Amino acid sequence: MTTLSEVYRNDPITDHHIIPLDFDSIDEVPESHTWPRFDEPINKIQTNNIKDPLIPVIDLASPNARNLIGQACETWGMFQVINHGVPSELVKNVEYESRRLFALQTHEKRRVLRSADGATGYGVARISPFFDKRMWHEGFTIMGSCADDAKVLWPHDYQRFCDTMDAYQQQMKLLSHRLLLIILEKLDATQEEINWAISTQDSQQALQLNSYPCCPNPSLALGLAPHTDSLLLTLLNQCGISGLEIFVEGSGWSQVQPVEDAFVVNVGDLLHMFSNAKFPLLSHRASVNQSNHRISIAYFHGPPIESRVAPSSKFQKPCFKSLLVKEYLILKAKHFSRALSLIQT
Ligand SMILES: C=C1C[C@]23C[C@@]1(O)CC[C@H]2[C@@]12CCC[C@@](C)(C(=O)O1)[C@H]2[C@@H]3C(=O)O
Ligand SMILES: O=C(O)CCC(=O)C(=O)O
Ligand SMILES: [Fe+2]
Repeated sequence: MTTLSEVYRNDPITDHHIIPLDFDSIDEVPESHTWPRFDEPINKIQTNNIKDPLIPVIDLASPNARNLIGQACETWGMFQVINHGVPSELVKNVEYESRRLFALQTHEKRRVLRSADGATGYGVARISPFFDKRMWHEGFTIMGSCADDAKVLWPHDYQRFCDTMDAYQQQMKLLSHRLLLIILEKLDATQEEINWAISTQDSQQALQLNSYPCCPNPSLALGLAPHTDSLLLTLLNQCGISGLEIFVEGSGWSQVQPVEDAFVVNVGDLLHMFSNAKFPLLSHRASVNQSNHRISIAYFHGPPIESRVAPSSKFQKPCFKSLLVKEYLILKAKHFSRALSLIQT
């Protein structure tokens, strides 16, 4: 079976695009990490007042949740979800374990560096080669079991990290299935299409632990450059510290303030395609700050990599060509934000 590693094997990247900066030994933003920001305004569009948010905050336990999720996907391609049933103790533990990992010394983290053609381990974001400047970010990507890496990091104390990451992936899988079922029903998808999106066998899942260390001059740096996520759905936990920004037509970059106990849910490229572009893709990025080491935890869910993706059969005029999921991911790894335009009909 093809795995994401095999997808990335086509485009191995150089060390320069894998190894994060040694943040422990740095007290100013180097030229390599200084982004031209053109004094762009940052709008704080969403406050913690969940009665009046721009990106809808949806209570999954409310009777109206299905309609609201459908509307949010069509209007924004993003929403936040509360009352989702994921135990808050587990959410706290996953943040704690992520902080424990990123608090290790640089030379320790580099023992589990992602390989040039690999998908998992410690490293910079995969999108790095598409930008001239480097990001104020380090990440750790997990797909399934992380035991091999955890044993290298903590030979005598790896179980707690692994158990927490396993339990969290399991909960995220359940929640993404629950949300996708609602979303696909809204698109009037067939049972076969639903099975494709939430098949328990061979579906793809990745857990990305993001770390944005305190930055001496946040206005010069960028945590994660603008991008859209590639798979069907992403569930993001901002861990209580703001940093996620979305690009809103007419307003520019706007902050999505974290809402307590909420996950930010966003439509990925494959769901955008399946919805025949009915669900927009929201470009997003992460900013950094001076006083708080920010952690965010993103879970990505996708269909089997060997399956085909195309606009739902319900659409008379598909605006994307049908192709294998792995073919799309190879296109994305080569062409990044141009990938979608290459498969338009
Ligand atoms: C399944 C995946 C989605 C992702 C690439 C990856 O193989 C694992 C890491 C994911 C991530 C996290 C940070 C942002 C992002 C764009 C990146 O560079 O790596 C996403 C990727 C994605 O959605 O394309
Ligand atoms: O850290 C954030 O808020 C954004 C993370 C993100 O976009 C990602 O992991 O894909
Ligand atoms: Fe993202």
